[in-house]
Amino acid sequence: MSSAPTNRPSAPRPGRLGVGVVGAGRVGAVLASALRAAGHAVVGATAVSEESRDRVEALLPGVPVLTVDEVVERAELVLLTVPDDVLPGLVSGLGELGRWQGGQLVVHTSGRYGTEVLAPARAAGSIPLAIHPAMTFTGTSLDLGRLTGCPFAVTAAAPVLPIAQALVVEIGGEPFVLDEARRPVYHAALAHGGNHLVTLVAQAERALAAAGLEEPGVLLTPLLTAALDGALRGGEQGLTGPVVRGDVGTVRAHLEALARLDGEDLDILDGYRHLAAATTRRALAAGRITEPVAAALLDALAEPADVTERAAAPARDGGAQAFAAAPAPAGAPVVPGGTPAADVDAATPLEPVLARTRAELAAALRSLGGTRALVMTMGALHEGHLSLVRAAQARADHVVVSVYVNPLQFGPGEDFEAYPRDLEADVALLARAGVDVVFAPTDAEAYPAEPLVRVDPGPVATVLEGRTRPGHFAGVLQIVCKVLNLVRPDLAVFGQKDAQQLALVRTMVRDLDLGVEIVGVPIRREPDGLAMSSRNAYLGPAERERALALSKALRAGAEAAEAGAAAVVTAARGVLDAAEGVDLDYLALVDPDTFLPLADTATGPGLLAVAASVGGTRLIDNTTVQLGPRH
Ligand SMILES: Nc1ncnc2c1ncn2[C@@H]1O[C@H](COP(=O)(O)OP(=O)(O)OP(=O)(O)O)[C@@H](O)[C@H]1O
Ligand SMILES: CC(C)(CO)[C@@H](O)C(=O)[O-]
Ligand code: BAL
Repeated sequence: MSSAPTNRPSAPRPGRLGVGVVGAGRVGAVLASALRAAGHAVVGATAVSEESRDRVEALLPGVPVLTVDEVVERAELVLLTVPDDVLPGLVSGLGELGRWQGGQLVVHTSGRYGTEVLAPARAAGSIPLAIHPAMTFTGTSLDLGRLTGCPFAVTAAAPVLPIAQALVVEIGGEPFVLDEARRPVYHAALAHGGNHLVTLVAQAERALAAAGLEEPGVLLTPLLTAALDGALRGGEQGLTGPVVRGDVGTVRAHLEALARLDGEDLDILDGYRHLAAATTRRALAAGRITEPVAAALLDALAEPADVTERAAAPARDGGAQAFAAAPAPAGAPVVPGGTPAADVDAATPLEPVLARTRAELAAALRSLGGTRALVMTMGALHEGHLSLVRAAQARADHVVVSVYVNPLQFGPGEDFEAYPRDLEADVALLARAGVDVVFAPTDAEAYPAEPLVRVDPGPVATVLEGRTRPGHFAGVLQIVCKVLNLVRPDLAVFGQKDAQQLALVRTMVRDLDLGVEIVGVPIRREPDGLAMSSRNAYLGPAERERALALSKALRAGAEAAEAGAAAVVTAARGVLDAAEGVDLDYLALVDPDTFLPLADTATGPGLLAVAASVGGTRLIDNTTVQLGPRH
């Protein structure tokens, strides 16, 4: 926490004050009651709803229910306990009417706001204070006990801060000082942990009820109590369950079971997907699972769970093998205008629209409603690309895949001409995957004129890949920017396999305000560890075997991560040095954001990246490592 605990004994007592409450909701009535118990007088409260009036009667017996004007007029301390969204208008409205008084304490209990929202009261000479109890309230006398020891975030100008602290201390709370600017994220954290926990428990109870269990709350209590206790004490280190065990099959079975729940409970599937993906990423960062396990879990979580969930879902079992072995789908790809609806039923994948020109793309996009995601590729598609497609499908209503071998990113002597091209097979694969639009422009459509205005990728493009392939990233960003502008997606998905490319795309989107979300997807590997790549097709059987040195080196490096940066590089280099027929271009341990080399003493996340040629085929691979001792 950025704040320092306050020194309780030095906080002055504000003396006996006349307290007025505006908004006798749960928090207002309870805090006023506590202030009363501390010796202050409650001079009035506003209470519009019957519930609020009952609350005043129960918690503040004898206190008159008044109008806002009357409360503000009579009170030396005005307690504003209204909803956050009402607060600014209320304070400025009272200011415009000249109701605020010099010397009056004006205290609000919003978590999100500091004292700036009280500026109209300060302008009239009153003393603005913001206090926020990190607690949930029932609005009954039960809450009074909960105030003892309850942390309160306190924000106020330095000279009057002790007054706010003293008020908190008087009602039994523990004040801590919080900067105004940090309040929104502080409040988001509490809402996420405290409120969304309620939703999570409710969803777990509904799923248990769907399993025919009668007292889900009773059943859950021991587990949830132990899990909460463990999480608060040991964070992710205490995590148990299928994600940390790498039980991908179980996760898939869960998704399928949840997809079959009644419509009103379908939010559970959505919640499960998001939280399991977040759990996977956190378990990976905490070193509880390896990258291949995380990749497999994230892929499973991105797959449509049931054919009924998405009309054009891919076949589920068999994954890439099923796609690759399947015959080309009947019928040629369709042009904009679409497949006649009568030809399609829910189980038949829709043909994607194949757009070869900008005009065809524009027409295809016009016919799509909802949100859309873009996946950019150079074709010769494999399961790695399909994992990008599935990640896109999990996040948007429609998916556009571009297939284009971009000449601008190839240097002289590189494999532009030899690069594998098979549009028909790619479209067939994308049809099976349920993609909506395939954009495969010709060179003349992609670059109707020699581009005069170029994207400058900046310094990150001069190291690693950029050092060996000068001009490569300028060419990549030129086409990425262009296709983003032609497709105008809500989000675009890129592979972590090209980590430097992913980082540069993110930087371009940030620096040029392109207004698109960039999603990164973990590296998809063959069972023996080789990163999937279209260029693997160039490898003969012996070379294919030798190419394993790259992923083996990364694994050796990652396993040495606890011993620090130097050990990581030494371990990885050892594998590469021992490998025959592997011509190393670079092996580098760099900062995952800046791509600058990491010092031997570095701790935290690092990116271990490798590029090497095997029999003339240039391959790249990388892994993230967590440097330094695990805690
Ligand atoms: N194994 C993989 N796992 C995850 N994403 C991948 C994988 N391979 C490629 N991608 C991603 O797919 C997108 C398109 O990449 P591209 O068409 O260049 O495929 P590729 O197999 O990497 O080809 P190449 O052999 O030219 O490197 C990029 O965002 C890339 O990072
Ligand atoms: C992003 C991309 C499709 C641009 O040509 C290419 O660099 C790739 O395939 O990663
Ligand atoms: N996969 C990145 C594109 C390229 O190598 O040109």
